[in-house]
Amino acid sequence: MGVQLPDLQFTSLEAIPERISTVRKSFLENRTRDVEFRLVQLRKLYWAIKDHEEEIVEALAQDLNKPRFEAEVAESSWLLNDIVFTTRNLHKWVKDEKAPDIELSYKLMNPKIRKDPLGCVLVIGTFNFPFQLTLGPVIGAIAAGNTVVIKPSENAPRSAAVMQKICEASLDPSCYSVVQGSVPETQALLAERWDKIFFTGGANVGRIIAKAAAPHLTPVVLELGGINPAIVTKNADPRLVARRMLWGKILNAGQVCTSQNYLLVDKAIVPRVVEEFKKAYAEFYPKGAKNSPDYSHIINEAHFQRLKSMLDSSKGKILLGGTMDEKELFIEPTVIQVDSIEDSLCTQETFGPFITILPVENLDEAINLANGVQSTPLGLYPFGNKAEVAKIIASTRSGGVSCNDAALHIPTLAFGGVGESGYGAYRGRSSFDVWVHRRPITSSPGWLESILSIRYPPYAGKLSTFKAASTLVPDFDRSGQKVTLGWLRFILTLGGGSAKAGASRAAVVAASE
Ligand SMILES: NC(=O)c1ccc[n+]([C@@H]2O[C@H](COP(=O)([O-])OP(=O)(O)OC[C@H]3O[C@@H](n4cnc5c(N)ncnc54)[C@H](O)[C@@H]3O)[C@@H](O)[C@H]2O)c1
Ligand SMILES: CC1=C(/C=C/C(C)=C/C=C/C(C)=C/C=C/C=C(C)/C=C/C=C(C)/C=C/C=C(\C)C=O)C(C)(C)CCC1
Repeated sequence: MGVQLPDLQFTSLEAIPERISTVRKSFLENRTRDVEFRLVQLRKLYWAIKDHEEEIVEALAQDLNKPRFEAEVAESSWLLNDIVFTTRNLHKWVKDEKAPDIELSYKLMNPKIRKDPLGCVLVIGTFNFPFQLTLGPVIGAIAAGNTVVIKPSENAPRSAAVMQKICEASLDPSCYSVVQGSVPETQALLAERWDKIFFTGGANVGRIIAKAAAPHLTPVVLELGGINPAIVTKNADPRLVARRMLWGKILNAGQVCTSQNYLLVDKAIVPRVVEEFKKAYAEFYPKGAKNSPDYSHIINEAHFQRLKSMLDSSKGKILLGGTMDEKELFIEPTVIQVDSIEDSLCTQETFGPFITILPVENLDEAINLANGVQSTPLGLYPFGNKAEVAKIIASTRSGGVSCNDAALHIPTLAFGGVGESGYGAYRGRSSFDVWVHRRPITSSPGWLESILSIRYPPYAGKLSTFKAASTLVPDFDRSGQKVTLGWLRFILTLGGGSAKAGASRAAVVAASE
């Protein structure tokens, strides 16, 4: 018998405020401040994911026809590694940090940075990599000592139900809770006050989230989509371009936020690139993608129809693929050559298996077009020689860049958008950092009182002494140029002030020893 999956049941609207208040109360009772408590939660979560791995694979197969390889590599194993990496490093990450770049005299107040949890936080997940992109942020939130409410995407219903089962089997229910639902349930969540909201999904809903958070001054992380360009110069290797760009669009059938949306290819190599796409497709799918176990389907009928009408309304020419099966929500990887950047396949996020090629005259044209479509996409994919790639990076902006590749995700490398593709980053150490408040703490010793009393009235006669001790001397002149021998002054003044200031600081240091 196959793997039995739980059904997705939406949380009743009436139950939502009570759930949140339980989780908030646990935070206020400091239940998640203890680092050992957090580690136990993460370790239990690890084993629950491991124990339910077959259900994860089956849920992804039912929701997206996701192949086992992708389900394990990008979802279950991804999360397991994430937990091990986090639990191994957590003691190091939570340690108070010495405050950086503090002037000698202020060092006496023992400045340090404490990594405080933010409080009771909300994670709203998406459908395309439902486990990775929902539980990934949750791992960081737990590690940082927050209590968490998790709202998986209803558009991947099997995965949402399995995620709930995993969380309920492993996590302390008074600190971590799963709320299931679609728009009304999410709106009910958003009506409450949170200490941070982490949202992954489209830009339109991202705006709704940011608006709902604003009245409470709640900080938000928005992991949004992108209209990501690939720029291919005449010096690129057509075979590498085709194999890697095809991978960027067969992974999860192109339902990947970091997939390239369109390729701007130097017209000199367009025919060779197209030829290589055909070869790569034949190699990856010898019997066609439809007959392969290694190709996902589109998440639902609405997204299938959206993609179909995008292709129907394009003026481009199909060079490879183009077949669809509505009953199976199958869309073949499809290479389309368009003749204008205005084509909707370039200007709208496709989030599907379309490989859109626009021939360009040269690199400058490609850079101008890319900046015109969206100046801050999530990803950027330059192919060319070293100088060309450097020029592309220096003349554009994006959340991240993969040179000579489709979206390459190093699991512990910070990941996030910029501008229109969102804000805030996570993964690796950043998954911890994004969930903490760096709380500066100073401690002024009592014996310093005679020196600190310079700040008290009456002020008469104190200003010049204070300025002598604390004024920084510029190491630049009025024309904005750096002055030479700055290092000599630095040594003479014990850290960059006037000689007098240096002497005063030396006196303070001597007094403290
Ligand atoms: N940057 C990233 O990491 C990343 C990852 C995956 C997807 N994405 C982007 O997400 C988009 C596709 O996802 P989607 O938005 O269709 O996903 P989705 O349908 O899964 O929705 C995302 C979440 O928003 C909630 N939601 C939907 N409408 C809402 C509303 N009106 N009010 C409140 N909540 C609402 C859903 O319940 C869900 O939990 C694409 O643009 C893609 O690029 C970004
Ligand atoms: C195998 C040996 C070695 C090493 C080989 C290496 C370095 C292989 C690298 C393989 C890679 C990069 C595989 C990547 C697979 C990624 C998959 C399937 C999907 C990931 C999807 C993600 C992260 C999706 C994210 C989506 C988002 C954010 C939005 O939608 C050696 C050389 C070390 C030794 C010999 C053997």
